[in-house]
Amino acid sequence: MLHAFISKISVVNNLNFLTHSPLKAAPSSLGQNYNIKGKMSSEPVNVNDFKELARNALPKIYYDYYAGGAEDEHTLRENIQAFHRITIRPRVLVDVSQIDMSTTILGYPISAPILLAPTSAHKLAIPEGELATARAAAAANTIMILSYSSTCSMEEVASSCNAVRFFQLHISKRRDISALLVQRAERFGYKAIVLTADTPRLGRREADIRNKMIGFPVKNLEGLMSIDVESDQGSKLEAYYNELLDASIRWEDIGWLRSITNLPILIKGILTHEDATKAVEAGVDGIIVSNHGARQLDFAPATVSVLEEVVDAVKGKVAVLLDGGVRRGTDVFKAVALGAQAVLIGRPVLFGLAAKGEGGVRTVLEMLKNELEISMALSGCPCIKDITRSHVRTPYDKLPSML
Ligand SMILES: Cc1cc2nc3c(=O)[nH]c(=O)nc-3n(C[C@H](O)[C@H](O)[C@H](O)COP(=O)(O)O)c2cc1C
Ligand SMILES: CC(C)CC(=O)C(=O)O
Repeated sequence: MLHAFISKISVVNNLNFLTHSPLKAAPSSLGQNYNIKGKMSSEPVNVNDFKELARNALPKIYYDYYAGGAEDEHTLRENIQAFHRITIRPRVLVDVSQIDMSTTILGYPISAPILLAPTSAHKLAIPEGELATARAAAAANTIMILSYSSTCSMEEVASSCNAVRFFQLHISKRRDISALLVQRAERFGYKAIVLTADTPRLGRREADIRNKMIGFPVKNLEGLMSIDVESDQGSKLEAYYNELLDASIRWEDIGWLRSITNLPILIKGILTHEDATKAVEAGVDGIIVSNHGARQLDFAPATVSVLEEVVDAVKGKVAVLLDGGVRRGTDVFKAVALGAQAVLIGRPVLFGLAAKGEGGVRTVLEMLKNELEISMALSGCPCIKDITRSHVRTPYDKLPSML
């Protein structure tokens, strides 16, 4: 009894302390955190905080390359805002004393439905590049999708950690070299091929054009091919990839890919039910609803706004994943409620890496997992499978009163 009384007093005392602390006078701008003297603290408390830290850490040309989107960046903003338009319908009085976020993707167990999207050129962020990212993925017990355009080779990444890894493929004009890369991926233990379908040529990223973005060495192509681009104008990267990529690839080419590998194939960059149906008919093992982080076609729809259309077309025949604008655990929750098996994160990983190296990527993943965990607890969903369509309301849902 006495003990309870004493702890009550001490809580009240703490509150008194807060009322009189300088915190009262501190500015309270959204998304920024302030220390007791009212100065912004450099310790991030959410994934968005890493963006600013990365901006400070990186040369402008690299930051703009990572952060930017195509043309007016309408889709870039929409990827985030479309999540904000979805609300969560929580259920109460469910036992949420234990939360289990674990799930499986293509049969591989992961700690939470959050994967690392393929993103190029991690050495622009820190010298260790993709090796640091891969270790962070392994520590978080999740899957890293290594980019075709990585700055460490797929062999280096394979030997640096035991994370489950998929390999992202572009089909280039040199079909023989694409085939070789797939065979190397298979040999070095990558568990799936992720074919990027939305990049027959590179989108117009105007920041890169203004900055005259440089080309960086694509480590996986070292010794296999080199492309010299003669261009003092605009983005060298755009010129390079427009030379490299095969803009003539078609649905029939999935058959070619299938014929050269036994690995499961995921197709990345699907945004319509028409293409989702074609992808299933073409025999893929999974679909990634993606607009390439809004870096390809501006005014493509926000990914979460078309997720359900794709999920409905697929009818459970193959896995559906989503990326684009995932910045909060609630975003992961919403995507899962709308039928995604998991989400991928792109820029948050790059910003974490640029700001704080491997530890930064670990923290980004932990933050999203912690946020997902509390979202599940507060919505009455102890397990991933408990998150259902009825846990969210989208702008397209009729209000019950209108039914
Ligand atoms: C800097 C950068 C590089 C990227 N590189 C690749 C790539 O090499 N291959 C690919 O399929 N997608 C690439 N993407 C797209 C991502 O895989 C993913 O679709 C996107 O980043 C998800 O959106 P988010 O950044 O809002 O999370 C890249 C994205 C960024 C930001
Ligand atoms: C080098 C590029 C092809 C990597 C990419 O996909 C991107 O920058 O969005």
